[in-house]
Amino acid sequence: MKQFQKTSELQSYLHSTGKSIGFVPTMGALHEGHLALMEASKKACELSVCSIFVNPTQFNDPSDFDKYPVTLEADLEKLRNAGCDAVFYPSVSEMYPNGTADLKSYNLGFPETILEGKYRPGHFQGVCVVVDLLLQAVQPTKLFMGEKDYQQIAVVQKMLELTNSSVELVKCPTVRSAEGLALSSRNARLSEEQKIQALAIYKGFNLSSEFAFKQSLLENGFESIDYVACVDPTTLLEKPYGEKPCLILVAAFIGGVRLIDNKTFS
Ligand SMILES: Nc1ncnc2c1ncn2[C@@H]1O[C@H](COP(=O)(O)OP(=O)(O)OP(=O)(O)O)[C@@H](O)[C@H]1O
Ligand SMILES: CC(C)(CO)[C@@H](O)C(=O)[O-]
Ligand code: BAL
Repeated sequence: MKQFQKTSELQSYLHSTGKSIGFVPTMGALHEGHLALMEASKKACELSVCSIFVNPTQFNDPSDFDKYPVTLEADLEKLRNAGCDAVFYPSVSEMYPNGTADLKSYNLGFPETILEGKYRPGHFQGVCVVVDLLLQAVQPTKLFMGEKDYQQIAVVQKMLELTNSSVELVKCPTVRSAEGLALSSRNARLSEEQKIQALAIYKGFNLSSEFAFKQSLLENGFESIDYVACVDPTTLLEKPYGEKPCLILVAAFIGGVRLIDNKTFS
C-alpha cells in the first residue's frame, strides 16, 4: 500500500496509472463500516484510495474536535489488510495552505438548514470544502460514502452538482454491531455500559412515536437529544411520524458523545 502526505505526490502516482479510481474519504479511527466502503470500492474500481483527515473546518464544537479519536498506525494496518492501494493522510497545512479563514462556500439550500445542518452550524460547508479539495486531489471515478451519515450524502450530492463534477457517488449501507449499534469512530469514547445503553437508538426505531423514542433514549442513559425526526427519504421534508416510505433520523448525546443514526422504512 502506497502512503502519501503530499497532494502532488499522490497525484503523480494516481494519474500515471490510467486506472479507474474508487475513493473512500474518512476521518480515521477506522472500523468495519469504513472497511465495507473500501470493499465496495475494490469491487467496482481498479485502484482504491482512502484518505484519513480529521477536518477542522467541519467541527462546530471544539471539544468534539479535540477528543476525536486518532489511531493512525492501526488504521494503516487495517487498510493494508483490506487491500487498499493508496492512503492519503495530509496535514492541516497541506490541505489548507492559505489557512481556514477564507474558504469557498456552497449554496447547499434546504438540506443545510435542517437536522445536522441546524444543530451543527457550518458543519456541511466544512464537509463540502474538504470533500471538494480531496476530489480535486484524487480525481476518482467513484466516491463511496456511508448511509449512517444520510444527510451528508444528500449534501455532497448537491456539492457535486454545484461543481459540475462527473464523480459517481455510491451509497453504502450502515454497518452495525451484532446487537444493532451503528459502528462509529466516536463509539471509542463510550464505556462498555454506555455502548449497551446506546442500543436504545436501534431499538427506538421500532417505537411508534417521536415522543416514545425520545422517552426511551432519556430512560436509557442519554442525557440530551438534538432530534428524532421522520422525513421523506428523497426530499428530506418532514412527514407524519412512521408514515411509509420514511426515514427516521436521530442525534443524541450519551456520556458527552454525540451519536447519529437513521433507518429507512419502505
Ligand atoms: N457504520 C457505518 N457503516 C457504513 N459507513 C459508515 C459507518 N460509519 C461511518 N461510515 C462512513 O465512513 C465515512 C467516513 O466517516 P467517519 O470517518 O466520519 O466515520 P464515523 O465512524 O462516521 O465517525 P463519527 O461517527 O465519529 O463521525 C463516511 O462516508 C461515513 O458515512
Ligand atoms: C466525508 C468526511 C471524510 C469529510 O471530512 C467526513 O465528513 C466523514 O468522515 O464522514
Ligand atoms: N461522520 C461525519 C463527520 C462528522 O461527524 O463530523
